[in-house]
Amino acid sequence: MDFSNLLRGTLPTLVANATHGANGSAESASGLPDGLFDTLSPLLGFQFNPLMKLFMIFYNLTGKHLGIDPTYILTVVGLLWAANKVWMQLYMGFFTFARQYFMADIAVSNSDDIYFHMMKWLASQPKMVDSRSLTAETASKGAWEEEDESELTTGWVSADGSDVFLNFSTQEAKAPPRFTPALGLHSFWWRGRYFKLNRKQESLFDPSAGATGMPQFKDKEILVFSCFGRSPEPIKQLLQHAKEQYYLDHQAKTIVRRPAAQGMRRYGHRHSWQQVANRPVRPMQTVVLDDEQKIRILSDMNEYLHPATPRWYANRGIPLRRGYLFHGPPGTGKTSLSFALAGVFGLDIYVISLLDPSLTEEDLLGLFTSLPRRCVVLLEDIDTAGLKRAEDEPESESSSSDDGKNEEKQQQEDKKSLNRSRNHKGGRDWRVSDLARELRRAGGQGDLGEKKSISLSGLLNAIDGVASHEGRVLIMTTNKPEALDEALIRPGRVDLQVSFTNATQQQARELFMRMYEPENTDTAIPPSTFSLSDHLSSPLPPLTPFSEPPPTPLSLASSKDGNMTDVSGATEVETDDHDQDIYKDDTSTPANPLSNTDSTTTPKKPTTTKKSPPTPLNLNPYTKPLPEPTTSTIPPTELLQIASQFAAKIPPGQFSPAELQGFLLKRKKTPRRALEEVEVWVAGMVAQKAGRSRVLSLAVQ
Ligand SMILES: Nc1ncnc2c1ncn2[C@@H]1O[C@H](COP(=O)(O)OP(=O)(O)OP(=O)(O)O)[C@@H](O)[C@H]1O
Repeated sequence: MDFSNLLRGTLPTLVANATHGANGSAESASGLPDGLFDTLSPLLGFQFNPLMKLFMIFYNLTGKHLGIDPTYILTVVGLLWAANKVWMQLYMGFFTFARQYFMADIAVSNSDDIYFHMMKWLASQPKMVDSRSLTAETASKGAWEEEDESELTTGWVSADGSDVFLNFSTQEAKAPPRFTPALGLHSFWWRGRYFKLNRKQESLFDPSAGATGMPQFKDKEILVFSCFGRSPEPIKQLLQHAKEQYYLDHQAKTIVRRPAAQGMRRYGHRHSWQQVANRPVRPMQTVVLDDEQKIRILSDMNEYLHPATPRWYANRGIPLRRGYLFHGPPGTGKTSLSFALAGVFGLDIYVISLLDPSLTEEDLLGLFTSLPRRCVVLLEDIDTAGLKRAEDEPESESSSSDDGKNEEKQQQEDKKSLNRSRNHKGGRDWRVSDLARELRRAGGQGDLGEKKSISLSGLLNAIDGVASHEGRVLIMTTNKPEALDEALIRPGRVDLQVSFTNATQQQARELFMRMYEPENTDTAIPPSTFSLSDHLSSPLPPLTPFSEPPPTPLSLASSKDGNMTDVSGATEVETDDHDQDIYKDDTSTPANPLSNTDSTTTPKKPTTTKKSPPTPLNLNPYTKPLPEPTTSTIPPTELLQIASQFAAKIPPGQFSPAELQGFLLKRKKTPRRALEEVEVWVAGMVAQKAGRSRVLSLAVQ
C-alpha cells in the first residue's frame, strides 16, 4: 500500500496540513515535494514499519510547527552520529597508540591469588562500587567473619516467653551482595594517579581431558591494569597495596589448605592446594600443656625457621627438614598444638589425609613439591593410613598386623553369616546387611571401590625423597605410636616426639580457668617477633595434690610414657612427674596473676580436702541455669579457689582435656554449677569407661 495514500486516508487533516502546507501549495511544509514520499517509502519499507510511520508523522509535525526543515535536523543528527564514530575511532587509535608507547600495563589471571586480592580491594573501593557497570556476587560470610550482633538478636520467643531462640532464616537474605567492576573498561584514581582497568574473559582450549574425558574450552578471566607512564611501578605498588590489605585481616588468622580436586592437581604448584578455612589463630596459652614441653618445641621450631638456618644446613649437607610426632590418646591436644604452633609462627597449615581415595603416590609427591617455602604440613592419625611396606604386604595381610587379623576375622564372620542366610529358607532370604558385606568384599577384591593406597615407601619418598620439598615443618599425629613403622619415625624424619597424656589435676585446673576467665577482646595484630613468655600460660599457684581416690578404679590407661623425647638422644622431660613436682614445690609459689592484690601476696590455699556440704543438684543441664553470678562477677581469687576445688575432684590421667572441656562447655557460664556437678559426672564417666560403653547414659553429662 502506498504510504502517502495511507496517511491521506487515515489522518486526512494531518496529512492535508503536512503534505500541502498551510497555503495549499504542492510542496510539503518540510519542503519535500509530494512525490518524494512516494519514491522513498517503498524503498525504506515505510509501508510495513509502524515506527517509520510514526517517525514520518513526527517529521511532518516538526516541519509544520517549528518551521524548521526536518531534513536539517536529520542532517545534524547524522553528523553528530558520524562525529561520535570518528571520535571513538580517534580515541581508540590514540588510546592504542598511547598504551603502546606511553602506558604500562600488568595483567592478572584469575588462576592466581592476586586476582582475588584485587577483586576484594576493588569491591571495597567506594568509587568502583558507584560505577554504572557492575557485577553482583553473593557474598557468604565465613564462620569466623565478624557479624553485627545486634542484627542477630531478633529471634523466636518460646511459648512461655522466657527464652529467646535465635533464628537465622533471613540471614542470607540480609547479607548484601558484593559488587565488582563488570566485564569491560573502567577507570579509577588511586594515590593521585589515573588507572584503567580492563576486565575481560577469554575462552581457552584445554587439550587435556576434563571431567567428561573430553578436551574442553575453559573460561579464563583477566584483569589488565594500565597507567600512564612507561614504568609499571605504580601498578606494582597498587597490586602490593591490595595484597597487603587482603592479608591485613589474615594476620590474626591461620589459613588451612588441603589438596585441591584431582583435576586441578594436574596443573601443579599453586593449583595443587586449595584453601578450606581461615580461622583465628589459636593462642598457645589456650593449649593446656606442660610449659617445658611448649618451650622446647617452640624453641626448636624457632631455630629451624630462622633465616640463617638454611645456610647452616646447606654447609653441612643436611637436608632442611624438620619433623615432629605428636602422640597420645584422643582429645589430648595434638591437633590443637599444631594449630597453635602455626599461629605463633604465622604459617599456613597444609592438611593431608592419606585416606583420601583420590590421592595417589604421584599426587603426594606433587603436593609436597608445591609447598611454599615455610609452612606446617599436618598428617593426622598416621597410624590409620594403612601404610605398608610394599614387600611385606602378603605376609602382613595374613599374619602380622592386628588389622590383618581383624579383617580375616571379619571375613570369616561374613562368610558364616552368608552361609546362614543361604541355608535359611532355601538360600533365598538375603538380608540387606549381608548384601552390603558381600558388595564390600567384592569391592575389596575387584574393581569396585578399589583404592590404590599410599605405600610406606611412597610416603617416605614424598617426605624426604631426593626431589622432596625442603623448609617445611612436618607434624604427624597418632593415637598409636607403637603401630608406626620404624622407618617413618627415624631421626631425620621425626626429630622430636611429643607425648600427650590425659589431663593431670594441674591441667584440669588450667582448663577450668581458661573456660571462665574474662574474655580477651584484644584483636591486635601479632608482632613479627615474639618472646616465649608471650605464649606460655600465666603461672597458677601450686595445687594441693589429689587426696581423694577416684570412685572406681579405672582400667583405661593413659599414655604409657608421659614424656617428650628428643630423638637425637637428648634429655627427656617427664611431664607427669614434673606436674607432681609442681604440686610439692610450695616454696616457689608464683604470684597469682589473676589477683588484683599485690603480686607478692601469697594466694589463699585452696581448701580441696574439706568436703563442701551436699547441695541439691540440677541434673538436667538443659534447664535454665541456676541463678548464680556470671563468671565476670566472680572475683578472680574466688574463681581460682573454685578451679582448685574442681581439679581436686578430677582423678589424674583418666580424662582427656577434650572430655573435661566438653563437661565445662555445657556449664560455660556457671562455674559453681560445674563444681557442684563434677563429682556425679566423674563417677558416671568412670563407670561408663569401666563398662567400655560408648553411649553416654549419664544423668549429668
Ligand atoms: N591440652 C589441651 N589444651 C586445651 N584444649 C585441649 C587440649 N586437649 C584437647 N583440647 C580440646 O579438645 C578438643 C580436641 O582436641 P584435639 O583435636 O587437639 O585433640 P587430638 O589429640 O588431636 O585428638 P585426636 O587424636 O582425636 O585427633 C579441642 O576442642 C581442644 O580445644
